[in-house]
Amino acid sequence: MGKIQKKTGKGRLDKYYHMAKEQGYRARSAFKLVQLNKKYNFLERSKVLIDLCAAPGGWLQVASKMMPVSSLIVGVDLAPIKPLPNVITFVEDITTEKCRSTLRSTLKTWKADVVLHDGAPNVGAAWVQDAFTQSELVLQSLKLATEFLNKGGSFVTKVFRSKDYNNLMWVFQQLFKKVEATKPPSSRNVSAEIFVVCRDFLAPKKIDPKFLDPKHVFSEVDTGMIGQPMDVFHPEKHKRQREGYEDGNYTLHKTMDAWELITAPDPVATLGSVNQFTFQSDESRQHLINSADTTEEIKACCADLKVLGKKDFKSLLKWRLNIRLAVGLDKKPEPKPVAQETVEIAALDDIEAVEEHAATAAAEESRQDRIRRRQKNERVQKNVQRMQLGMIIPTDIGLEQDGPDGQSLFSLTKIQKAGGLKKVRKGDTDIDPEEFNPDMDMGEDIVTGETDSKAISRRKSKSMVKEDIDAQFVVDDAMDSDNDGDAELMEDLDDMYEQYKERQLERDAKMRAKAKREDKGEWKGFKKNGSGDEDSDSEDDELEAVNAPNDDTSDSESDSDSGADDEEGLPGARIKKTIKKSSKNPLLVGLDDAEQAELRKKTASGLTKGAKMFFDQDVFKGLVGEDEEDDEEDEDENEDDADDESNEDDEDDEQEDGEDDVEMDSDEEIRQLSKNRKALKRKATEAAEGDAEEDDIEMVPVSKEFEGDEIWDGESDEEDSRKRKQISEYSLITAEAMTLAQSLVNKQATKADLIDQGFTKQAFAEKDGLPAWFLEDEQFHNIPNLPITKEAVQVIKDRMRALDARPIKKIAEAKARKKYREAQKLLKIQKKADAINDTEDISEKQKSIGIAKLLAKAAGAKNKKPKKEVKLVVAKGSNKGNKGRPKGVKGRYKMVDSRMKKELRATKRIAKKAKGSNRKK
Ligand SMILES: C[S@@+](CC[C@H](N)C(=O)[O-])C[C@H]1O[C@@H](n2cnc3c(N)ncnc32)[C@H](O)[C@@H]1O
Repeated sequence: MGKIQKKTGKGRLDKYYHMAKEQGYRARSAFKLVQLNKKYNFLERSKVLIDLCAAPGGWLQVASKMMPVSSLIVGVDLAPIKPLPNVITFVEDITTEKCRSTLRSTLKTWKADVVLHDGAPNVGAAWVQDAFTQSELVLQSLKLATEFLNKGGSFVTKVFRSKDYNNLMWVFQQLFKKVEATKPPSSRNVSAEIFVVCRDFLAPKKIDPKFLDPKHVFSEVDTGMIGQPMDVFHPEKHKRQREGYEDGNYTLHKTMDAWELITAPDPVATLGSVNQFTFQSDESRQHLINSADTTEEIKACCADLKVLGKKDFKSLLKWRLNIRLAVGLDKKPEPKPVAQETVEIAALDDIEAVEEHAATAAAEESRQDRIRRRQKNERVQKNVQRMQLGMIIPTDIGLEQDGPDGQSLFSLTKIQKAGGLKKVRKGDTDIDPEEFNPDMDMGEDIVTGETDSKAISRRKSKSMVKEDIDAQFVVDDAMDSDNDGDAELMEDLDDMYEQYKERQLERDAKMRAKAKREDKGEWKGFKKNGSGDEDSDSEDDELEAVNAPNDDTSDSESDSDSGADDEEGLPGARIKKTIKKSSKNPLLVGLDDAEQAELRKKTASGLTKGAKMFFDQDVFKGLVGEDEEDDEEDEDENEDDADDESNEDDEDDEQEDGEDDVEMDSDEEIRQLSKNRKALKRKATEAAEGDAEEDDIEMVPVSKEFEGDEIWDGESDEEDSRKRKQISEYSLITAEAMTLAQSLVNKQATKADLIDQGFTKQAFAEKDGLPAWFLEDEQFHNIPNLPITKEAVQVIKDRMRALDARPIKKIAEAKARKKYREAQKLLKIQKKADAINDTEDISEKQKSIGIAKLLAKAAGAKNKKPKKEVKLVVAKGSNKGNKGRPKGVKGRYKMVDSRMKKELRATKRIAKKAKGSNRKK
């Protein structure tokens, strides 16, 4: 490359070109060596370097810059190299013997640490073409390197990825310990060149000449890969050319005259191996450029084949065929005579035909099945995706409606039968009954062979669905079976709950205690007369009666009422029903007309006789505002009642106290309530038995439950004491309790208020027939919201704070011990003082001095001044041997060394031991 080539090609004047210019390098290739050296650091530690094919001298510049000063740098090239300081250059062909002798004479006894080779045959240059290929040039440079390299030296060479590449690498590996191929960033990507860095030359004493003989090293091994064309029918599939590039052609861009394609025997291979077709030959100009078939599109395709697609290649091939026909290279094929349709159908015997048909049908069927399954899966997947995106709701896609085997969970058939849908049409126009699946069956139980829990949950969901429907539609007799289902569900739930409770009981002591209490019969609320079954029956009757009258009206109201079922759970609804039911109670006997007239007669107090009798009951006794007269009358009545003396006494007390009743303590109140209740009970019993003729008022006999368990009985001493203890221990730990207590103490609340407050919906909540799990829940959630005051909360807070402030047990014990010790000391001093005082042979003055001394001693021990702190300074470092005050130490100090410390400790230990042994003696 003696003459400077004009670098006008696109992309050739890249950043390295400009950098080389800026930094004064003769060639941009200088940066390749810079980068290689950066990676392998072979220049800095070298003293002798030979650069084969060095012109114009870029690498030589880098070498002289990087290598130590006074290194020997020799450059050889076919072209002369402009002189460089500290670099010896000469013009020679590196493949010649003369080159070797010149090098030898230049180096004398020296051996090279690095041999560089960046040679490339001057392809397309103006001077004589070198007979050698690149690979042969590399092998020649290696030959020189083996001759002039030091042991452990490096050889850096440029190679092209050709079919000789692997052979060359193999040879390198025989002669060097480390062989690495690398492409520095400054090497253009379009160039097929890479650099092989061979390090640690083994310097064998004798090298087999075959290693360096091109004929032997590059012996042909045809792999059939060289020049393999691109698959023009699948241009997107690029095969790797592992065998590299053709010899002598190291460019990636290949041009061919278009006429060659026309005449090529294998046009497909030609298309695959060429980048561009030109129209420069005479034939091209004559037959192609002016041809009507050579459209602009064809020309554009010929300009760059690497970007073409399958369709383009097809059009090129078609174009080629047309041209060939036009120029007479090919002849038009004569139209073939139409083949006679004489298809001979081989006769199959019947069995074969049937089998074949069956097999085809089966295959077709399974194929269809597969398609159906796939389509179904796709549909489901799509729907799930839509659902996740919130585009649809589950019911839209019918996922929830289908049971496991495609069965539906419920249907509206029954409702339809009962005319429910008609009502729906009237009540809710949004719902189109035709949309519902007629196959759905509400009563159908699809749960079979499942675990209990699953079944229950399924039934639960089913029940929920049903409830929803109940809320929307008025369902008449047709729903009876569903009620059965409900009952079943409730039974199941109850069973489950029982099992749950058993499990709880097994492990929970609290639950056991609770169960015991329940067994004992704690108050569980008022219960109705008769059995639960009767109740439920009568309730059902009532419900039916309420719902029966008018279908249409009930329909219109059904939505707003949201179902009578819901109301059943509410206490209010319960009370209503109970009242209704009580009016039907067969035990209650009505009054005849004469009796009623008698009751309407007015008494002296202005009340009717009936009213007076009502207010004469014991419950109204002792209430605030009751007038004297009434009291007296009551007193009389109660005096008549001589059965219970204690009762009388108590009632007398009541009358004496008057308004003070409200200030009675809780025990008294309870006792009072208990007595009132007893009196009521007694009267009721009398009424039921018909003993008391003057009692015209219908009295409901008290049930046995009322008698025994329901109300806490003040007469049970054991219970009484237990409750009292509980109250004293725990009653005032909540803000509600404290508020109540404060209001009582401050006379802000009266007994009447308390009674009033007791009438809450919780107190009268009917519990019969309700499942246990529901009641359990109610205990936690359906509780009265009692009022609290700031003061009460503050009291509770203070109490808690006081509790928190209490020292922990250990500290409290330690403090107590200290106190005890001090008391003991004082006792001792007192005894000593007494002894001094009792001594007769000393004067009074001496006695007082002795006692004063004792007291001073006792006080001294207490008021001892704390010792002044003495800082210990260890005599080491700058303090070693220092006689004055050590630096940076203020106040009292003491110089110590480790020896002293140890001795001090030892002395203490010995003293302690001696003390211990003395005590034993
Ligand atoms: C790419 S240039 C080397 C550039 C050089 N490394 C630099 O940085 O300036 C390749 C050189 O190899 C030289 N060359 C090719 N064949 C040669 C041979 N047989 N003997 C000596 N030099 C040769 C060419 O003359 C050319 O200058």
